[in-house]
Amino acid sequence: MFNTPHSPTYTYKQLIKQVQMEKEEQDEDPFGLFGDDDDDDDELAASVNAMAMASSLVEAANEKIVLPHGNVTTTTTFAKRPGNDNERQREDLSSLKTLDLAWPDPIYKGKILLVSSLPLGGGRGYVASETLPPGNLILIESPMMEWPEEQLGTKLGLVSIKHLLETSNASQLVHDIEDFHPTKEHVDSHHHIDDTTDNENYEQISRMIQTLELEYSSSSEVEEDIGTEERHHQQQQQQFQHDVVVLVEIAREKGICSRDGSALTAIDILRMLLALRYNGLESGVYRHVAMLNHDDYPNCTKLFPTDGTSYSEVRTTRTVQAGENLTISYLSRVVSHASRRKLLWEQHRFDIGASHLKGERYRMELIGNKLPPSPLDGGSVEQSLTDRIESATEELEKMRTEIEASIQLSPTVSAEIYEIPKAMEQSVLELYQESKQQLENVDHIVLIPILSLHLEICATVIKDNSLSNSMQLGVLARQTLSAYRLLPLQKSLLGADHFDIARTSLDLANAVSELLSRSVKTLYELKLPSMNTFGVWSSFEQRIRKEHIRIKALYPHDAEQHTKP
Ligand SMILES: C[S@@+](CC[C@H](N)C(=O)[O-])C[C@H]1O[C@@H](n2cnc3c(N)ncnc32)[C@H](O)[C@@H]1O
Repeated sequence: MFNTPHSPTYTYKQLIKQVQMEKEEQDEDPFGLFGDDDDDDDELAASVNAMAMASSLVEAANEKIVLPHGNVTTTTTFAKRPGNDNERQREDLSSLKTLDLAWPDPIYKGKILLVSSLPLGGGRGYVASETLPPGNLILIESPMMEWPEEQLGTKLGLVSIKHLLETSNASQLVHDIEDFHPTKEHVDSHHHIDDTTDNENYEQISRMIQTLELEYSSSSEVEEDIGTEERHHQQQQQQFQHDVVVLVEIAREKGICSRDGSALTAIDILRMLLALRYNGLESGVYRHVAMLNHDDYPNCTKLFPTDGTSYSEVRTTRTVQAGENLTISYLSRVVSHASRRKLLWEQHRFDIGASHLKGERYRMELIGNKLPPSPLDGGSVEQSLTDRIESATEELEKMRTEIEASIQLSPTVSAEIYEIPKAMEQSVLELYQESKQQLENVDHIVLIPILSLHLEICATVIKDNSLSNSMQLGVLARQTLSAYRLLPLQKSLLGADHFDIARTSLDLANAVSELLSRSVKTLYELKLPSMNTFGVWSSFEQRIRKEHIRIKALYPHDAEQHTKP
């Protein structure tokens, strides 16, 4: 589950420079999409400038989205499957073996049961002990360990194990981590069993250990006739082996042993590294949260600790039936099925396959009318169309975060700085149009993060006090359109009761309400089907706002009542 943030390739300072170089004069309406008629000439010129600026930004963000050979190579590996999108694997509660790990209780545990007979890696997981409504609080837990400063933003390494061994309750942590997947019991027996065993647990453990070995094992001698890069890699591997020995020594000096009283060995240190890699989250390592399995369409979400709280909450995001496996997404972003499969394999060494893609969610993954091949099925290793769209989106997201942070930090924000989000808004719209066209699928899943990003950028742009009336109307119109397109996609992916739907509904209702009071003509110009009278737009706005209120009420801020001493 451990995910390290990448460092941004382009900083906002480079962007400012680029925008300043390209900016010729003060733009009236940089995008000229929805302005008043009398601004036409200025808008056209400004629009051309902005288009040039946007194009260069897209290029800067990533290489242009071009198909490898002018065409997408596809295979129809999976037939369209019938069935309800929300149909879930439900276990017979009476046949499940419940489990009691000797771990400290979390701060709060809802109507959930830890079971041990699930058909996936490690075999354990939490299931609902009764039907749970969306928004139901199922866990509140503080991390058993937070990441050391040196670990943040870098690949998980032995520095975290050192930190763990130096924590005041290290023995307790080491003992509890023995139960994390891969468990000490499994890893110890892995060394005594035949590698050809067909037990999924052992196979995954073999793959996990092989990955670690590939990363870190080395011959003891640094070879003479090798390149600088290879030599550097070998030196790193030797350093790693040396550090493992140092950690075994630290554990011995501090009297930190395994639960059975035996001294910690090098393989125990490696296993702990695996356990942190496969069970840790960005906000730290949690015991009970680590028992939640992954699903591409999870029924729960973990909320990050917010300012002033040290605990995390896990809540359901839709109705969960008794006996249903409670799941979260191990991935921090919405990505295509091909990327989910690849990332889960790379991070966890398990393959989610494609048999769970059904109905609307299956259609959201199609390019043209075919499911693209996965590298895991022996498909092309070439960077795919969705890879390129996703990395362009990610790059633009990083830029937005940076520019938003710099706007917030700066006490006196000059109007100049808003040229960047303005140009970025155009880039995101271009990315959206181009992606939609090349994917030949207006409902493709990768359009969700692009539209969400567009809404975020609009929220930044609209803060610019120097925007003219027509520019403000333009931003509001484009905000309306993006939220209108985003809502049905999010509903198909997340279900109608997910709190992201509440957020998008609010954005949509607010933008429409503003336009209803300032320029209903702008709403008509969107040319949305049957949306051509004040009355229709007005009742639409009320309906969407009610949706926001309804979903918001499903997620009460009730964690505090369980966390007070
Ligand atoms: C954080 S643990 C989850 C709890 C785990 N099932 C256990 O018994 O300890 C992550 C591991 O669970 C397994 N897992 C989780 N979700 C899975 C899924 N959808 N399919 C297959 N294995 C999964 C994988 O072995 C993964 O490395």
